[in-house]
Amino acid sequence: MITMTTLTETKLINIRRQLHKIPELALHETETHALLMKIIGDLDQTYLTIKQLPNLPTAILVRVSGSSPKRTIGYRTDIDALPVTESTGLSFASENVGVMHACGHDVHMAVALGVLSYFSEHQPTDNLIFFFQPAEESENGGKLAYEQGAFTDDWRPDEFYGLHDNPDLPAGAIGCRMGTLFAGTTEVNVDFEGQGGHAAYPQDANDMVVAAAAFISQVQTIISRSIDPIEGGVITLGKLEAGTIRNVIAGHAHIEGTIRGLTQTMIERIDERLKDVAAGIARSFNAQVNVTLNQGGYLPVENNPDLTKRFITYMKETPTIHFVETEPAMTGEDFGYLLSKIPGTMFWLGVEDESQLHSATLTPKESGIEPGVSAITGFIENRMNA
Ligand SMILES: CC(=O)N[C@@H](CCC[C@H](N)C(=O)O)C(=O)O
Repeated sequence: MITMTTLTETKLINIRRQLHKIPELALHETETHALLMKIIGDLDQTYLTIKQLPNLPTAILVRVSGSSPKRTIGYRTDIDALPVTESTGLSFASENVGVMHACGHDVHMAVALGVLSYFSEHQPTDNLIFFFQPAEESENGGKLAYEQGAFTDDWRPDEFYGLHDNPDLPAGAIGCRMGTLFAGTTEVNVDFEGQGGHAAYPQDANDMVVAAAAFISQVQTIISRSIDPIEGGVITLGKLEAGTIRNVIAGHAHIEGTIRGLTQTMIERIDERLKDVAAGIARSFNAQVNVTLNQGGYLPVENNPDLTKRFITYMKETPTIHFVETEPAMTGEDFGYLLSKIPGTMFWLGVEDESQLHSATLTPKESGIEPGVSAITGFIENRMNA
């Protein structure tokens, strides 16, 4: 087992708690960025170079120069949070009202800092690039960074790794699979436009609450009737806004949601059917509809066969690591975009909790952090010897 150096387990837990208190939404991670810069700046700088992206100011890249590099290995963590009001009751709960690290990115950052800390003191043979990525939950931070030239010249990894925490796995366990790990997603916005009016005179209005209700139930038939049940897919409409008061018929309804599928073909099929259903509902209600679909960088997360085989073999064969072969998940990740450009592997880190990701009560077990650091550090050491 690799032992942690400067950033000990206790320090990493403390850092995770500090980060947990200051969650920030995609592209607004300024306090988080400042805290990360302070922690990274306090590490031994001998082998480190830091790079910032002028047009993505909350991103941080750190390069660790290898002693006799054969390759450059990338490691990515996401840093943003969600618009969720925390109700964990933790002493270090979010101080930013209505925003929470409800997807565990605070844990991701602590693990990445632990691995970086180790290699800042033990010069790797290969070069390493650590990418602290803004905007995973929305806004395509990975794609934005890539398009802004984050990974050019000396900063281009030959292979890329990244994790997501998983409350369903025992704390510290590593989960992975060959092939597709996560779904691709499309963000959906639908606006129905009709005619508002008095609640007492529906015959003179065109009620968009009723149109939206019809659309919401109809759209689920895409999953049950239009796609192969063995392949599966998800449509979740998480936000609905319509109307102002009980006795005014709403002339406008706005719906936001997300589509998930494990292959690009499946996502595109669901996208097309959703547009058809929206158009059909609009026709039947004599309404106008505007549908916008945006996949951005949320491509399916496809693990590279060779690198992932190597990764799984290491995790399985290391006696101190609890490895779990996992099923594909319908969670999305813009790491899918980076893996479409640079081969690599995404995997899970167990944080064992009854609450699910994106829940207001998510409380990842901090005892997962140290085994996570140890497993990743050990894997990178092993990879460098190949
Ligand atoms: C790991 C995780 O929870 N990721 C998010 C990614 C969001 C994808 C995209 N913005 C969308 O909502 O379609 C997820 O919700 O799976």
